[in-house]
Amino acid sequence: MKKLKIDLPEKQYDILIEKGLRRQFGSEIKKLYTNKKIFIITDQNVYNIYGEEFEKDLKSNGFEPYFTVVEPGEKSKSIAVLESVYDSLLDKEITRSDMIVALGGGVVGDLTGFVAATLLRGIRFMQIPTSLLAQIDSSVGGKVAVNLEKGKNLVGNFYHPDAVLIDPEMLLTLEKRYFYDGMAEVIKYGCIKSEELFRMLESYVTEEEFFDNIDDIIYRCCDIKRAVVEEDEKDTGNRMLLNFGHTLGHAVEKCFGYEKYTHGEGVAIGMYNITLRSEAKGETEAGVAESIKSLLVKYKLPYEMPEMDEEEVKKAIGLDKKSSSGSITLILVKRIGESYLKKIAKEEIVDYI
Ligand SMILES: NC(=O)c1ccc[n+]([C@@H]2O[C@H](COP(=O)([O-])OP(=O)(O)OC[C@H]3O[C@@H](n4cnc5c(N)ncnc54)[C@H](O)[C@@H]3O)[C@@H](O)[C@H]2O)c1
Ligand SMILES: O=C(O)C(=O)C[C@@H](O)[C@H](O)[C@H](O)COP(=O)(O)O
Ligand SMILES: [Zn+2]
Repeated sequence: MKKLKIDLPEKQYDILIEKGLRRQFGSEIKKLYTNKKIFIITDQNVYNIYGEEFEKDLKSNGFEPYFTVVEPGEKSKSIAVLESVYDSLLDKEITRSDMIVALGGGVVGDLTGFVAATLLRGIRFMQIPTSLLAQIDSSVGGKVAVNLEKGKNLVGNFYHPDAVLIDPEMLLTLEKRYFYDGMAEVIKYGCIKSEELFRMLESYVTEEEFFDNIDDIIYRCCDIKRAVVEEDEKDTGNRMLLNFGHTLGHAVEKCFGYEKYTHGEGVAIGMYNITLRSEAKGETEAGVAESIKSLLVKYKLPYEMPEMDEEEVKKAIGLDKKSSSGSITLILVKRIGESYLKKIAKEEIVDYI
């Protein structure tokens, strides 16, 4: 089993990574939580595949499980669904001393984390990420949120789980599109922090080869995120590096109603296009945008900027959380594996989109 410890001033927790770990989720949870009632939030796809098995496992470990199942997709990261989840948990008489579990992709993880952070002013929760994106990014680091009509993740908090339990075998049931979606964030880590990871991704010839190394890839990504989050938990400095490609990416997601592009696809477009601009300005070494583009193409990700209304894009970018009065912080890549922050005046953003 691979294990990482997140060590923050006010919270420490483990990330466990092992193929087949799902058969021990119940016993792992029991090591940290000994009450009977446990509240699982998941989406319909994940419930259909893993619900029964998880319920049995929890019961055989002495738990009394209560499931709340939401519709799959980004639309569930909304105030309306948030309210329905609060209601469902209160109907089941949840208390502050109970435990919530997020079983699903990044949508379920972000939504559940926000529920846990806010319901009854805070209830403990655990992350069981089931998509690639959730296993390498969203389950770690404590950013929890829902979207508003005006944009992505605009209502949220920093609220960490008690544990992150990862079974890479669960990725075998993931639709291909969502495997590639997660690859965008894996590529992001390579771009911002690890040339070695980037070159590994370039070198795989078959998907089997990739999956043979999946535990190592998940471990590397989580370890990069661990180090960044430990340095800057509240996103006031270098944690912003994890947002490479997201300013434009979030705008793309939003401008197409969260339907046409997944999060990873938006980020892919964002990473390539900002690098194209920074390279033209001499702020990135020559050839980097082309390397990123090749890797995106290899993992079936888009890179071309779609037709979008410029005013709508600017409006979405204006709500980016890296903005402060009159300025916005950009994340640029110097060379593969090395990234930096650049603060610009808001009007200058047009040079980068
Ligand atoms: N909090 C953070 O730090 C952070 C980081 C990155 C992304 N995010 C957020 O994560 C979200 C995207 O997450 P996502 O890509 O996992 O999307 P998602 O949660 O919508 O999952 C993608 C699809 O895969 C299905 N699925 C999940 N696991 C499965 C499995 N094992 N087998 C079969 N189907 C499975 C889901 O039902 C869904 O249809 C976005 O909202 C994004 O903003 C948050
Ligand atoms: O954990 C972080 O910090 C990240 O930026 C990770 C991103 O991949 C993730 O999409 C995050 O939810 C974006 O946060 P936001 O602050 O831009 O809403
Ligand atoms: Zn992201």
